[in-house]
Amino acid sequence: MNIQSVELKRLALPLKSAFETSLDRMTSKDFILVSVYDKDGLVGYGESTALASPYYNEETTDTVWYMLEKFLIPLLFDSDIQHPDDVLKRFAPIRGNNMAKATLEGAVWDLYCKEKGVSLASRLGGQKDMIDVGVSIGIEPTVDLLLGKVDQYLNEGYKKIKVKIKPGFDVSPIRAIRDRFGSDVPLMADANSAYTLKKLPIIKELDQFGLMMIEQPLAHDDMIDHAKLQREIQTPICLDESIHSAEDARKAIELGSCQIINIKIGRVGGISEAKKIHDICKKKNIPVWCGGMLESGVGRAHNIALTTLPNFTIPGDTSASNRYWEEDIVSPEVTLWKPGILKVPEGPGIGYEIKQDTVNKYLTHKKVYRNERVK
Ligand SMILES: O=C(O)CCC(=O)C1=CC=C[C@@H](O)[C@@H]1C(=O)O
Ligand SMILES: [Mg+2]
Repeated sequence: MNIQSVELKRLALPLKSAFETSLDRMTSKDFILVSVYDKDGLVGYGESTALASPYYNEETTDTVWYMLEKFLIPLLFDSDIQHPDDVLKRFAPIRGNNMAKATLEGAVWDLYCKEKGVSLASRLGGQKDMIDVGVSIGIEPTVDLLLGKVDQYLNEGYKKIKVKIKPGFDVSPIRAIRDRFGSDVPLMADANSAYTLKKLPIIKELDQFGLMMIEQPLAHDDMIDHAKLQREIQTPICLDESIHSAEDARKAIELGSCQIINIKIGRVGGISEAKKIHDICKKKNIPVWCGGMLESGVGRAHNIALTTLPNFTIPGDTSASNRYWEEDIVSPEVTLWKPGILKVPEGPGIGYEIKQDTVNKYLTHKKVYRNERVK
């Protein structure tokens, strides 16, 4: 692949309604749309998933832009890329900064598949032409408002309802959902590391509600205490923030820290690493699902393609565009093909076009980087 130029466009996409977790409250998504061009004019797209503030992990949109400009784009320009798997190998000497790496690597995967004329899903070895999806609901001001959201999304057929919890907003909302909608609703809770083992009694109270899983209850960089906690509760623990690589996944499984893993392409540094984690979990009979970072349709498209791999057996957080956006930047928008089901696009690469007028409407900054090596 002769990559001729890379364009960074920073956008501020307004959310339809605020999204609150134990970490932060967001009203718009600040992200970078990366376009990677080859010398024949084909373009691959990637999207940064870091938040504007370093509360989910240590990265932010600003650090991603800096790493792309200062280190990752120059490394990409260094020599031709034979296969997208080469990108993370080339970035390996750089410590951390997984979301920055994944932003560029995702665009290279899209460009590579467009050059080959194949869909990203098929090139990854995906075996599904449709995927079951769930929805993530932020912390609502009241339990009643939360119940209203759960009702709305159940009516749309979402196959998994994820609610955010934090100390003081945990047992009561979960009990209220169970009381209102019954024990059959596929329900999970995401704590975003808001608890410690000192809160074991509360977590044990949650154990009575038959949750599908409890996601990242303890520290963002822990595996040991999660293993201790898993021995105390029936509810499967799902790790999100603790897993940054295939090696982390291997260690967490070996320690018994989790029974499920939430794979996020940005958090683990790219699609190639996400696929490795999928494969390790498949071998160890640990089911995985695809988490979200409130992506626009570009990041959503990468998540859809990844979710077609066989061990993604639990519905992920890749809901339709209209869950977050009045208008998305892709065409067609990501819509439910059937209740709780997304169709996997068959077109080359990510299978969605970019609506440049919408991109320009929410554009806050842009810059083009040319590869002097490729004329
Ligand atoms: O993209 C989605 O719909 C899922 C969003 C979501 O649940 C999260 C996004 C970012 C950080 C967290 O708050 C949370 C998560 O941990 O999965
Ligand atoms: Mg999470």
